[in-house]
Amino acid sequence: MKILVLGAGAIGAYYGARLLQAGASVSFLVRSARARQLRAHGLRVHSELGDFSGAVDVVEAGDALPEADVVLLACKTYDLPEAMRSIAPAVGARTAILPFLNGMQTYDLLDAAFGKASVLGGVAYIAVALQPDGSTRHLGAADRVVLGARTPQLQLLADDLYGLLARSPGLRAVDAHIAQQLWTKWVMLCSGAAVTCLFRGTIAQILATAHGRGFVETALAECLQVASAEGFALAPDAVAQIKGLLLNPASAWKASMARDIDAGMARLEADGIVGDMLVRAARHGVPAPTLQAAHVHLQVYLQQAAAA
Ligand SMILES: NC(=O)C1=CN([C@@H]2O[C@H](COP(=O)(O)OP(=O)(O)OC[C@H]3O[C@@H](n4cnc5c(N)ncnc54)[C@H](OP(=O)(O)O)[C@@H]3O)[C@@H](O)[C@H]2O)C=CC1
Ligand SMILES: CC(C)(CO)C(=O)C(=O)O
Repeated sequence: MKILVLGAGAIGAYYGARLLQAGASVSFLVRSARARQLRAHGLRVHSELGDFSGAVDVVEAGDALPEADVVLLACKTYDLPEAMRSIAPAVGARTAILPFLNGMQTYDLLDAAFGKASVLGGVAYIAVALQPDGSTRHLGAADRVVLGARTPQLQLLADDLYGLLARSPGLRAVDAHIAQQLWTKWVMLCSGAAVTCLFRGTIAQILATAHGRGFVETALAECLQVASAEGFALAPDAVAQIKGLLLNPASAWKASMARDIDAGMARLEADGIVGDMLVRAARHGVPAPTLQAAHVHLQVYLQQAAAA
């Protein structure tokens, strides 16, 4: 299977490496600074589930791109418009795009540009981070991918891709109700990102405060109401799983956006992860004061980062 991975950051490098190890023909479509780094040092991934180190095929926007079977999208939500322009030459009539980006806005944009019949659904439950030396580090050992066809036309390809990914370590699944999976992850991530970014701490630190638990519960309740209003009410077992993560007083977890704040990043997925949930809340008249507070906090952080 010919796979083009857009972006060789944390997610792109990790899953690109896993797909190479599984036997796929993988090229990385990257911007020029990353291209130079990859050509000089190769792709390096450090993980408890197995390392990868080696030369990889690197292409840049504007190069002649052969048509891919699958384009794995692994940029941040704020880079999606440029990324869509860059992948367009590699997207043919039989190409499927698999986004691992968080949030549902991605799907609205991709469907509008390429058609829903070209866009698979995918969620990655993993914590990976790009290191200052250009390598990618897997934090912990959790790695679960769920993918699925959002239209019947992509079912065979989804099954083939699952078969390939299943040769890599980690939990892999193909799900007939992938839209529900996308919403479930977004609810978990949006509520978790809202509180871990707003309070700049881990779940354990937040829950150890006088009012922390109430804020986590409220953020989750707001996201759950939006998901229901959008027609994707979460099943009780899915809600229980999310509570198991977000209300675990021993959890050292924080969202990747909170890790981006810790790293002093000047850009954040504030709008893609929290802002878009608020757009949908407003559309349905769902009150969401905790998410609003988190979004204000993120926007002030971004103003300060831009001014620094
Ligand atoms: N990190 C994690 O643990 C998880 C992240 N996610 C989600 O996955 C997505 C990707 O996150 P993550 O990998 O952490 O982000 P990173 O910032 O580590 O990587 C994104 C990469 O995309 C590249 N990129 C952006 N635009 C383009 C473009 N037009 N052409 C080529 N390359 C481009 C960037 O390259 P450049 O260096 O040129 O800027 C960067 O290397 C996000 O939506 C995130 O929420 C999901 C699950 C877990
Ligand atoms: C899977 C999860 C929740 C891992 O932390 C994530 O997607 C993120 O933090 O962005």
